[in-house]
Amino acid sequence: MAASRYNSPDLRRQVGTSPKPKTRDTKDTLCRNVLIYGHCRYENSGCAFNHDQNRNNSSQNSHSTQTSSENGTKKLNVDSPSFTPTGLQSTTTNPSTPTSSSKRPTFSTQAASAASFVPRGAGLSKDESTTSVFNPAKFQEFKPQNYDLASNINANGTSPEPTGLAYDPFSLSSIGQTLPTPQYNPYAEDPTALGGTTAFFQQQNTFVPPMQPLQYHLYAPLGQPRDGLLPYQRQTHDFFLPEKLREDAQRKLEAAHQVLANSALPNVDHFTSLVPLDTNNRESSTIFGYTSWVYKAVSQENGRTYCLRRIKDFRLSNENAIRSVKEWKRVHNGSVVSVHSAFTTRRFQDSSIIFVYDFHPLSKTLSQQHFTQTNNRYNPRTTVTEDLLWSYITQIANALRAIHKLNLAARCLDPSKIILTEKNRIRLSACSILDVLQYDARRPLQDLQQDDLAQFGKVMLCLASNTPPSSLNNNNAPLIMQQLSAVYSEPLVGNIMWLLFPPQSGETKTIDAFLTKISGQIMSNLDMLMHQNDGLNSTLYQEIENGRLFRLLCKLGTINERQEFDGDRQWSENGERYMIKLFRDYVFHQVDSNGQPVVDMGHIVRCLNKLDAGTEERICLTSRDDQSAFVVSYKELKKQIGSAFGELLKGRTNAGRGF
Ligand SMILES: Nc1ncnc2c1ncn2[C@@H]1O[C@H](COP(=O)(O)OP(=O)(O)OP(=O)(O)O)[C@@H](O)[C@H]1O
Repeated sequence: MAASRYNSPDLRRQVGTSPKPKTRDTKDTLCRNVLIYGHCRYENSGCAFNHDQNRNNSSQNSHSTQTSSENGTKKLNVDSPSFTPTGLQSTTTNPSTPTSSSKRPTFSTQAASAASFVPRGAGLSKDESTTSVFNPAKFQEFKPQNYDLASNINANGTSPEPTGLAYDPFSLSSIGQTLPTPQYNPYAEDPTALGGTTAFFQQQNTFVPPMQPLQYHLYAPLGQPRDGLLPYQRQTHDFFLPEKLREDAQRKLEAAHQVLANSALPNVDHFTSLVPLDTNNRESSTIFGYTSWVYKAVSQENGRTYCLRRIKDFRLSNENAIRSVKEWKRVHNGSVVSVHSAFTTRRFQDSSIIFVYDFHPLSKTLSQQHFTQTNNRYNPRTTVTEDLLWSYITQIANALRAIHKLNLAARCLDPSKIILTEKNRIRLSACSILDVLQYDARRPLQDLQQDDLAQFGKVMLCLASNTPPSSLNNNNAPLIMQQLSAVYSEPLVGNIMWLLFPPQSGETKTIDAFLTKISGQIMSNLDMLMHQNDGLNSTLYQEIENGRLFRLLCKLGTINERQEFDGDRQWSENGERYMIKLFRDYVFHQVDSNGQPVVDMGHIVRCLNKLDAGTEERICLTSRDDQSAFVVSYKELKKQIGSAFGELLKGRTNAGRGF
């Protein structure tokens, strides 16, 4: 770091000034400037010391000999010869040795027999070349291993090494040691300290993690490449989630946190903050035979959000009915909304039964998605594509397989009870309800499962023909089926017919038999899902670094402009923290030649990444008054930020908490 303000004027003064003349015997004392520089610029302008080396040697010798013989002891005074490091002791003058005729440092007798100097690399014999020479690269910077905050603080409470090695709650390395599996953290100052990760990877003969802090950041262009861009050309959105995905996620989170001001809805059991999810207040009892309402609610037991379905005016007559919900807790399937529990309540001023499900924010029923548009010549209903129909078919078949395997039946397969939770992702949303409501009039399981398959066929026919279930009946179904053949492939129509109509041979239909029939489509759907997964993964890789940058910003935010440390030299504009402040200006407060703010996201992200990686790259930081400039590497800045942040935490008893 070249710091103009750190050039010590004292040092300059020491070198440039003449020693003060001494009053006693100065003429016999060899001037130190002669000793150090070979001459004294003040020789002719008043310097009182001796400038003749020959005279000095003889007189100093005799004086030293005399002093030692007179007093018997050696005293140091202003006339003592200048200090010479002990390594050269054998070659220096020893005033107490009478035989010492060497007056000035000369070669020792061993040195005389030493091999003559030959420059390195030129004409060395094999043996000579192996003799050790000083190589600074061989000496590694000291890096403590298994760093322990408590043991690393001195008695006076200061940290011995004010670097980024202070306790850092953001660093994974500190927790890495307690984790049972080897953790690889490329940002760790010393990856070898992390539970033998290197050995683990070496055994596998695969990737060996780098041995030093990374000298690069991890924004590698994974996923679909874009043509026509130069290697350094990145756009802001390359670093963040695609806008559509971010917006969707944000809207869902918002919906999950929605609350109703002045709500008249009661708390039921341990559920509070009820928000109705029905999009209209039309009472409908088509599916269950009872009116049902759906709410979002927060559990006071675990703080999670659930979906409650209330069946109004239902009187539970048999305790065993409600116990049948337990069976449904065993269904873990991606195409079924998980059922948690059921309980009765009178909090709505009636006798209601509540079913508790997982909450999927902003979901829509298939009816809402496909049948709500008015069908007229200005706004015709859109046809559902064959691919989408196959996707729905595979997902519902997947759900039925899981349900039937556990000796259960879905029972309410209807477009209004199948919800769309993500793009093209559907789930059965009202399982278990009819098992409880119709417990006393229950039918054989096999019949119910056969019904499931027929209802499945009906749902697909409704979607394919854009006909709401209420408009579909036994009379128009065969005609609609015929019309489908004009739009969709033969296998699709054939499979819907297989589901709808009883088999001619009289055999029993099963979901497994259906799955065999559509196996080709299942594979296509699997492939589509894998592509979707790849896309999400590549998005995840983009985002993964942003979490680190955010934490870095938190650190910078906590260090910069701390009012309580205003008078503290360490934190003020004279101390090391000044550099961090100037770095903040460099990253965020750039201005153009007219003094206008320059906002460049690329610059900000680039700087923060380099800081995070602690690269050797140097940047020039200029003070606001343009009077001082510092050239400093990101590595040094990283250390300073780490040390400043560590110091902030040191005084706190709950260090690390809340970050
Ligand atoms: N588990 C769930 N998580 C989040 N939202 C859900 C969940 N289950 C249903 N919903 C939503 O609740 C709303 C009402 O669902 P419901 O099943 O009552 O549909 P509906 O069209 O009102 O049917 P009906 O006419 O039979 O009452 C729908 O928008 C649906 O997407």
